[in-house]
Amino acid sequence: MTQTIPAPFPALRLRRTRATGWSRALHREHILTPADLIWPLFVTEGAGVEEPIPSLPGVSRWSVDGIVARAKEAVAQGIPVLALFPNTQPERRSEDGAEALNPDNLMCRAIRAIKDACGDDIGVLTDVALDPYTSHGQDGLIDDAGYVLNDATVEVLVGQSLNQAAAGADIIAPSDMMDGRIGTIREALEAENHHNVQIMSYAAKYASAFYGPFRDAVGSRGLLKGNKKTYQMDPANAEEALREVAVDLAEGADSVMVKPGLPYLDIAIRVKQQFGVPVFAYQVSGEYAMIEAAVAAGAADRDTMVLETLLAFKRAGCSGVLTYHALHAARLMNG
Ligand SMILES: NCc1[nH]cc(CCC(=O)O)c1CC(=O)O
Ligand SMILES: [Mg+2]
Repeated sequence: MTQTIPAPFPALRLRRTRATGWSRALHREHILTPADLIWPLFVTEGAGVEEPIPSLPGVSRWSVDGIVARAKEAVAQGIPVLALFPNTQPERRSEDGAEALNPDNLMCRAIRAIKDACGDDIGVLTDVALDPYTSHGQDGLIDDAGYVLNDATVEVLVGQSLNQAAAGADIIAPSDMMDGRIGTIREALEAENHHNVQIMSYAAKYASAFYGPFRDAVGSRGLLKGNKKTYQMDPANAEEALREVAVDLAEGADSVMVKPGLPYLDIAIRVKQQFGVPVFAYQVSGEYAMIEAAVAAGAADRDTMVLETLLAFKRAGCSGVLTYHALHAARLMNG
């Protein structure tokens, strides 16, 4: 949309509408509210446990009781959705990630506890991928050469999704980047009468250097051998992201995610413009850590920077943002 210039300077002065606060408010094109936020939380075993994560300063793992307390805070601040990630105990991790299918795993206990306490006052989004459960830290099953197998992994992901849905998950969010998993998961959810359980597909997820602190948080960093480049996307590619999105929408995704966030805003806006579907962005752990490092170095003001980065996602057409700053940002907005 190019604008025609109505008049030459000085009749036209673009600074005129910026001169006062009321006028800036009147002319604001995009607005961020707490309802735009998805708050990721890390779950750990025990009771009354809080474990700070050094590479994510300000973020902790919480035992299930603490997760419920966080959920109540989120409701009070108007945050509509929580995203859960488990830090599985080492002895429950295995080559095949079977703990993902355990109806009493940490994830399922956390989902049930939130739903018991908050009901439909908040949505629960669950990550589907095997990395918090495998002894090798890959998102799927591997062969002898360490290659992540597609179709065999999808079968397990279907089981993982049904397990989460049975525990009460509202949004299933496959972050594994296997081919064909959205359609297979949708079909299984329908067959089990989970008609209203949504799928938010991590459709365009890149093999990124920005995931390090997250891997610390779920305890997979030390286990991971190699990288995830045979399934996550090459940061050099943009057209391919549009194909990924097209496929996942055709398979039944209700919404799509672009990940990481700020370095991939070009992808978010292109997806929005091309498909016109709900697009979400994941401002990932490394992005959070960069902001916090800048703040710690005295190079930036946290509050201003957090709100500015989150607003950028709205400008790019996102319906919402998954961010570790969610609670802080919501509090800022709520005054
Ligand atoms: N399936 C794993 C998963 N789900 C979310 C993140 C990263 C999120 C973040 O960095 O905040 C990852 C890490 C990875 O792919 O290695
Ligand atoms: Mg795909």
